[in-house]
Formats: sequence, C-alpha cells, structure tokens
Amino acid sequence: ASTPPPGLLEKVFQYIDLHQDEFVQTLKEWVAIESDSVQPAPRLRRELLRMAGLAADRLRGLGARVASVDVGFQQLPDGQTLPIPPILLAELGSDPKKPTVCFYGHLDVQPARQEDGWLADPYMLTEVDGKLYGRGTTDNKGPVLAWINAVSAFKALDQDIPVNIKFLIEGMEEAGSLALEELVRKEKSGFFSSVDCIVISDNLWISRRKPALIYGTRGNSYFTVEVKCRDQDFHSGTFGGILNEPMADLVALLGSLVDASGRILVPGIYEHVAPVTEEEKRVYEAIDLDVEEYRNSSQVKRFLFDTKEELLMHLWRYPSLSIHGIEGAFHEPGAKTVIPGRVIGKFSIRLVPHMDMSVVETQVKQHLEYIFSKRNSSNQMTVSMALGLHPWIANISDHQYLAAKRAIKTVFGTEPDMIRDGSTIPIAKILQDTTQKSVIMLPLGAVDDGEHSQNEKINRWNYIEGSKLFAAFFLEMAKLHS
Ligand SMILES: Cn1cncc1C[C@H](NC(=O)CCN)C(=O)O
Ligand SMILES: [Zn+2]
Ligand SMILES: [Zn+2]
Repeated sequence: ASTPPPGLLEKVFQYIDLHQDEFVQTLKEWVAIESDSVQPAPRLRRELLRMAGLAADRLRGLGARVASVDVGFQQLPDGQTLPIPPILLAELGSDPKKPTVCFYGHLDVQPARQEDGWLADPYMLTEVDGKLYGRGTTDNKGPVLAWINAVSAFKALDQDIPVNIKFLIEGMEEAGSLALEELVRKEKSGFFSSVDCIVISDNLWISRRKPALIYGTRGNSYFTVEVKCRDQDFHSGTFGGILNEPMADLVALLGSLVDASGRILVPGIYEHVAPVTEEEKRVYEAIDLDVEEYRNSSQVKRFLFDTKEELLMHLWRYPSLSIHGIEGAFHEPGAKTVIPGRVIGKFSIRLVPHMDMSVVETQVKQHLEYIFSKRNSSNQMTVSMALGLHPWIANISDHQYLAAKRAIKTVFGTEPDMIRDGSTIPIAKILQDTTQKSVIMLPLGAVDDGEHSQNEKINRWNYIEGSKLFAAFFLEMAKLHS
C-alpha cells in the first residue's frame, strides 16, 4: 500500500473550500445546457452533443485522455432518426501500482419547464439559502462535477493522485442508456480491463444530513397488455350492450394483478424472492428514518405498512406491482360516450434478488391469459414485456465499501446509513456482470433533492462536501490497495 504525504487531504479539503464558488459556477454552466434526452427533438439532441463536448473539454483540461465514442442513431417508432450523443471514455493515470477507480455518470436530464411549477428557470442555476436549484443539479451533473472537482483539486495543488481515474460518461440515461450496454461489452477487455471498481453516484441519501451507501437496487419488468376489438372507437349508443368492451376486459385484467394490501396476485411470483434473515432485519432496525415525518412530507394519509422495518423491506427487498396507465382510454375531461376500440394497459413489477426475469414474464403472461380466458371475450389480448431491467446487489464486504465508509467518516464524522434503493439503475448490473468488476453506489444528494421533480436542487453543502468525499475516497482506496 502507498502512503500519501501527511496533510495532503487537509490541503485538498482547503482547496475545495476556497474554490467552491468556481465549482458552483461550472455547475451553473452545465445546468444552462438543456440536455434533455427524454423528448425526441433535434434541438435537444444538439444540446446533448454540446454537453458532451463541454464535458470532454473539461476532462481534457484535467489532463485526461478522452475518447468521445460515436454510438450511432436512435430509431424512433414514428420513423424519426436522432443522433445519440457520444459516450465519453476518459482516463487519467495508468500507474500499475495504483488502483483504478472508474466513475459512471450521465449528463442528460429529465424534461423541465418553468410553467410546470418551478420557482425559477430550471436551466438557470439559482441559489436560495444554500440550495442550488436547477434541472440536473442532483441528477446527475452535480455528482459528475464533484468527481471532477476532487480530481482538479489534486491537479491544482500539483499533488500526485493516489489512484488511476477513469470516467464513463453518457448522455442517454433518462431514455434507458441507449447503446451503453453494447459499448460496455465491446470495452470489457479494453477500457474496463484495468478497472478495480466502478463508482455510481446517481441516487440519494435517505436523510437530509446523514450520508448513505447504497448496496442494492431493484430491477423492473415493464409490461404492456393490449386488448383489441378493432382499430376504431365505437359509439356507446349504437354499440353499447352488444360488445365485449376492450376497456372492461382491460380493467378486469389490471384489477387481477394486485390486492388492496399490495400483495401481487400473479401465482408463483414470490417463489424466488430471497428469504429475510435475522441479520438482515437488524440492518433495517439500524436505519434512521422518521416514519411520521416521511409520511407527512409525502402527503400520504396512511401507508400500507406502519413500521419502519416493514416499509423499508417493501421498498427495497420485496417486489411491487404498479399500474401506470392506459393508452387509448378516454382520460380527458368531458362526458364523451365513447367505447374505445383498442386499449393498452401498462404496469411493471419491481424485481428483487433472486427473481428470474424470464420466469416472471411467463408467470405474468399465464396469469393474464387465464383471467382473460375466464371472461370468454371475443377480443384479442396481447401481453408483452417491454423492458427487463435486472436488480443489483453489492457485496458489502468488498473493499471499496470499506474505503467509502472511512472516507465518509473523515468528511462527515459519522457512519453512513447502509441502504438500498427501490428504483432501478439499469447499467449497474450490466457493468457488474459484463466487466466482472465490483460496483459501489456512493450518493451525494439529500433525500429532499427532488430528482425528476419540479425545483430539483442540490445543497451547496452536499456538492462541496461530496467533492471532498470523492477526494478522501481516492486516498482510502489507495491505502487498501496491495
Ligand atoms: C426507465 N425505467 C423503467 N423502469 C425502470 C427505469 C429506470 C428508472 N430509474 C430511475 O428513476 C433512477 C433513479 N435514480 C426507474 O427506476 O424507474
Ligand atoms: Zn440519474
Ligand atoms: Zn434520472
């Protein structure tokens, strides 16, 4: 193991404190770019390309070797073709005596318009009471820059960085990380071969002030179920009474999926869910969560469960089924007497270890076919699994978790909450399986940052202390390397 010079970290922290306004300024410049990957518009794709260019320049400014990998085009269902922004593969240092840590982040954002209820222009970073408001501040431009800030502090102080650094930066995460899986496969024995661990900072703490480490995320199987009589609508005055109505079939199908207590009714679905251990229960007990405050701030009268332990288990380690919407249904206001001719229901099942996606797919299809057959309807039903995203779970005895815990202790003076996340980061499992490297999720943002929501923000404190956390993490990784 290498020993960094004494006092190095203090110098780095001091540099970060003194230069925090510059770091906020860069975040402001990045937030100003409307890098929305969700809406398929040529203007926004140009913004994404501009964002990738700006980030590549910033990384080159640090002395990194940057490959801006062209990954082609996105084909939309309506026939439109749009460019996918390049994926950046950057590397800084290749000392065989040092460990190599790779940071994954994304620079695309969710859509945002001031009219949706933002207090200021979402693309104009606005600081109020230490909160930096703007689209992408916490998801994920702030954390990407925090990693860059950490590296830049070593560089500016002319100090040797104790680890080799790699960056994997994409611009299509919010659209499902298009083309990324293929690139990861291609680079398995190239870019990724020298990597020791991969850091993702694309989730939040469970608290406003207490840091967390994330060791698991749920996956997702997203289904569509179409019920079709014909391609046109009917008038209920002229056809009502003599049809098997597609909406009635669909509502029955969707109504058969989950009961009022949240239990999924698809037979066999809980078969492969990992059993809860006593040791695991203690993990939930140890987490600092004020259930009443959480419930009130969520503006929910009553959750399905009352205790902290049950709530956490149902968010993190049990599957859940959510019904998202119905295409073709008459959802607008007014009293139109229509019978929709063809409707598509959408629902998804959050997956946990050790559920098998193809088993889930079969179970759901068989269940819906059974329910549908009992109705003896003359309509046509088509079920398909539109998305299959794997759950991810880390081995928390891997040494990057120890390094991260020590770094958190140094910067925040506390042990982290060891938590999981109920939502999905699709690339985590793919990175782990394809590259065979361990992944850690090291979030910087607070529970109330509002990712994907109006008035998304990152606290200045989280952004700056987070930059220090990454610097401390480099040192701890180096210390553990042998
Ligand atoms: C697109 N998609 C469809 N099924 C799952 C997803 C990913 C999405 N990911 C996030 O929100 C990241 C949160 N940090 C989610 O979990 O819904
Ligand atoms: Zn994100
Ligand atoms: Zn997001």
